[in-house]
Order: sequence, then C-alpha cells, then structure tokens
Amino acid sequence: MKKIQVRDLDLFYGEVQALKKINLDVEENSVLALIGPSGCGKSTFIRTLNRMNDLIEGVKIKGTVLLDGQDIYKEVDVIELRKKVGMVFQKPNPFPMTVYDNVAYGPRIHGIKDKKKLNEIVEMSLVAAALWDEVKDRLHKSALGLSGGQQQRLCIARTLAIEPEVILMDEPTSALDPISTMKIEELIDELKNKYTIIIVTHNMQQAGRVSDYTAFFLNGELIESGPTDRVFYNPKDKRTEDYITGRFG
Ligand SMILES: Nc1ncnc2c1ncn2[C@@H]1O[C@H](COP(=O)(O)OP(=O)(O)OP(=O)(O)O)[C@@H](O)[C@H]1O
Repeated sequence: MKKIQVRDLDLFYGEVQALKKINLDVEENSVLALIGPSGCGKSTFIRTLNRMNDLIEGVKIKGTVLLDGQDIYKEVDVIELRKKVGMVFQKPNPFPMTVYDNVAYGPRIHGIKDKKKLNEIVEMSLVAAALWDEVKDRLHKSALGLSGGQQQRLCIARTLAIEPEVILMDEPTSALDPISTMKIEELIDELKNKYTIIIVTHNMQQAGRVSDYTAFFLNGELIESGPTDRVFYNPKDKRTEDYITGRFG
C-alpha cells in the first residue's frame, strides 16, 4: 500500500527552486533512503512531508503530498500531521530534562495525565527504541548525561511515544560512532515492521544496509527511485551510477 504519494512537488526558497517536479510514492512499512550530493534537496524534501518548511520565511510550495490519500497541505491539520509523521534529526537533541520527561513530553502535550498510563508509554517507547535496559535505572536523571548514541535512541523513543505512523530521519547517525550507528540501523530494521521510515543518508553502505527503496536526488530533481538493489546494481541513469560508484559527490 502507498503510505505517501508525492505529485509534481516544487519548492522555492524565494527565487531559488530547491525541488523540481518531484514524483515519488512511499510504500507502507518500508524504509526509503534518500541519497544524493550535498545541497541536492534531500533535507528540503523530507521536511515537506511533515510541513517543517512552513516555518521558513519565503518558502513557496506547489504540487501535492498525499498521506493515506489526504492532501497534507489542504486537508490535514498541522498538529495532527506532526503527530502522524514524527521526525528525528541529525544531532541528538534531547530536552534538558530527565529521560522519563523527554519521552513523556509528547503524550503529556496530547493530554495524557494518568501516571500509570504515562509509565506504560515511557517503558514501551524505550523498549521499542532498544534503550530500556540501559536507562531503566536512571529514568529520573538528566537525559544530557547519556552518550550520543543513547541520546539519539532517546530521541527515537520520544518520537515513538506519540505513536506516529511515519518516521522521518535526517542523517540520524552522522554524529554517532560505529557501534551506536549499528544499533540505530538494527533498530530501523525492527521499526519498519510497524512504521514507514524515510531516511536521509550520505552513507551508501548505510543506504544499502537499511533501505528497501532508494531515491537519488541531484540539483533538486529526483533522478531515479526504486528497490534499493535495483538502483544500486542496475541504475537506469548514468548520473545515479556515477554517484553510487563514487565518481562525484
Ligand atoms: N532555509 C533556506 N533558505 C534558503 N535556501 C535554502 C534553505 N535551506 C536550504 N536551502 C537551499 O536549498 C538547496 C537544497 O538544500 P538541502 O539542505 O535540502 O540539501 P541536502 O541535499 O539536504 O544537503 P546536505 O546533504 O548538505 O544536507 C541548497 O541549495 C540550499 O542552499
């Protein structure tokens, strides 16, 4: 099933066109990797999927983005949209509060006050983010005392706590060491059973390891997309081949 359908999407920062006629479908319960050289529009594209670009002045967007068949720019409330489409950023950005409060933050904002219910959500989210065993004895200590890799998994737990359907990840491991990176990659593999995941990565090996589908961007255009094995081993476009084999970028 198609979870997201993007049709003829253009995005302008003032006069500069950063996305050009993007057409792309995202399958439910799959991992899509967005690859391409610096400045080609990957982050801009991922941000159009939960309307994060709305916050930037001078941005103009044309075309449609459908989530479960609904136009997110016309038919969906932004608060509802952000609940359905969670985001994890490049640098782990836990709030300066306890581990527990970080995870409980979203559910509390959405009106959950019951202590027992919150305890349940916090534990479930930390288990799902493969962090529970490492933090269960320090739930009420500051999240800033965790390692970078633990902080990133905490940010994933914080995202899971609001029960999203889609998770956007913008280079989630680029600030992490190899072992933390491996843990996040294993986690992505687990999470795709339940969620639809879109990940921006500069790391070809990572795209190859974690994704089912790959989309290659260049200068604001989507050059090609398809099953990762096909795009990697049998690219249709010469530019995709050149990028994947490291000839530029
Ligand atoms: N807030 C902004 N205002 C104006 N131009 C922007 C803004 N954000 C990005 N751009 C421009 O849009 C283009 C695409 O940038 P974007 O960050 O989406 O690329 P990217 O592929 O994610 O790059 P990287 O891999 O380096 O993160 C670039 O030319 C960039 O300079």
